[in-house]
Amino acid sequence: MQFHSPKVNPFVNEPVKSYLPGSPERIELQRELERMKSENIEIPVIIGGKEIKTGNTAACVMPHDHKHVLGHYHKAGRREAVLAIEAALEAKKKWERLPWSSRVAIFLKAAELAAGPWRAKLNAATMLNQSKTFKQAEIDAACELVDFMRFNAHCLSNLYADQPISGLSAWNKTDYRPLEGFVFAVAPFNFTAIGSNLAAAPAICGNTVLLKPASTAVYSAYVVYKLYEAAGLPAGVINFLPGDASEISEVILGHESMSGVHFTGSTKVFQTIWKTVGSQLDSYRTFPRLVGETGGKNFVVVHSSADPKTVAHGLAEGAFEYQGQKCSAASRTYVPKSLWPQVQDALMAEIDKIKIGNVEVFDTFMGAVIDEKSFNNIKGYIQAAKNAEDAKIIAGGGCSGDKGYFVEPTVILTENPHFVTMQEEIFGPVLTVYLYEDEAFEETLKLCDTTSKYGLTGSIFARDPYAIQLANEALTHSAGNFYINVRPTGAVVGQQPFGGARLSGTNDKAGSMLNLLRWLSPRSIKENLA
Ligand SMILES: NC(=O)c1ccc[n+]([C@@H]2O[C@H](COP(=O)([O-])OP(=O)(O)OC[C@H]3O[C@@H](n4cnc5c(N)ncnc54)[C@H](O)[C@@H]3O)[C@@H](O)[C@H]2O)c1
Ligand SMILES: N[C@@H](CCC=O)C(=O)O
Repeated sequence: MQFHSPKVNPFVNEPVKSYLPGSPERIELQRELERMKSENIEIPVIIGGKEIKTGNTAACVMPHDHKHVLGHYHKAGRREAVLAIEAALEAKKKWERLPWSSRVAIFLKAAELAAGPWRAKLNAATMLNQSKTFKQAEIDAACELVDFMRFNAHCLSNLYADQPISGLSAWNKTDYRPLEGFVFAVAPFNFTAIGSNLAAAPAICGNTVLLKPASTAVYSAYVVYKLYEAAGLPAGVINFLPGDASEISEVILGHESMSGVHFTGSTKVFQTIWKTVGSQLDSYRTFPRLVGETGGKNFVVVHSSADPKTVAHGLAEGAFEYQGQKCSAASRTYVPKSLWPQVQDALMAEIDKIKIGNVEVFDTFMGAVIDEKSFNNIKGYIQAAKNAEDAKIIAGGGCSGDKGYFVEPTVILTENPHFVTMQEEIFGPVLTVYLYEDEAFEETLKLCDTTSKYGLTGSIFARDPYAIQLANEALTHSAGNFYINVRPTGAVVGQQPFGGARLSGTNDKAGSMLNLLRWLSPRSIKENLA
């Protein structure tokens, strides 16, 4: 039972390091990049703390140099999924009874390691395996990963301290039980920190977890798993199951003790999981908690009072950082006709400065997209714009997949507000611009609200406070994270709790008290004192 509350330190975000030439962090990171590239490691499945080599392997590669193999991972299949369920249920018996402060201590220790001696390893793995620049890796694999762990500890401490009122003749308590069963965590490729938190958030609450990393990010997910081990996480609390998603999930979702799914990824996959769970609802011991943060078609609405240079900068960063592979990436924008010439000039100047290529070179701004499938998908959208009569490419459009999966920062201008690239998630560096008559601002807000089925992030750029107010109201349900005069990416843990509704997910705000509540099942206890 978890009633009493030792205080966790007030939360402070992990500072982002600068990596200036000659700085100790830069030297250490470069050394780690060289070391990792020179190896070819073998990554096992890990169940109940034991390494399993299934012999069915796949390669971990670098997207910006896809012939370079960083390692091979063993794939879990049905048998390993069954073993992992058994291990998680066994580990749960002791883990859930551990005083919460002891559980929290392990994750606070992991945060200390990640902020210190493991920082270069986490960043280098993320740069190489997911093609992030040092800057994008640092805000993800170092800072956000650390922030998630420390903020969860902070929120959990406040949560446990929240107890009901008691009368003179009765003492009332809330026992914050973990869920009965195990949790299935399914991670996307694009954020090392998200993959970490998908497992860590349920685990810190006393649950045990089966973690399925994305196949294109197994290498860095494995480094995170080793971090937990180094921090002293007991065997079986998090079980590491890279492998074929549908094979593994069929076994896991079909088990009676499956008590929750913690998912981040595409809307389509989450819908499949939800339908599978729904279709076998009678077989579970409890209603499984389904938490899924999914896709987006994030907007930037510009008002005629906006500052064109601020808009252009926001668009360039929002659309092209990490090759547009953030779920929050700006991918459609509505610009008033009067302001477009200035915005366009400033945007083209921003794009001209963008350096694409090897992320190990420190002034590179964009690396490669994650894999061939994604590369071809993005190319398909660019081709659609090239073929269309109501759209044209005004910047970029080039793709080259020989060495790495490189796509130029691409801007499409369309006369059709429902053109396919204004509506569908592309998950690549492609921004579509629609121009509107200045006086049609309110209609444009309506158009923006109704154009996409998603509701993840969005920005309004304006200097007129009434325009901001109009947008704020008209776009209330269009985005779970709404930004004013700044790009719609880059939410910081503890500052802008992240997540969206509509088809962007269940909006349980990753890295927040709201998310932790989903992994707890409170028990109310009344003790008679009379
Ligand atoms: N809203 C958010 O917070 C957020 C954050 C990051 C990424 N995303 C979204 O994630 C997507 C990109 O990531 P991705 O390409 O890794 O997504 P994805 O949906 O292709 O894969 C996500 C995970 O689901 C697994 N998976 C695939 N099929 C499955 C099945 N049938 N059953 C169970 N698991 C299955 C994959 O192996 C992977 O581990 C984008 O749509 C992006 O918007 C959303
Ligand atoms: N939290 C990140 C996006 C995570 C999704 O990929 C941001 O706000 O940019």
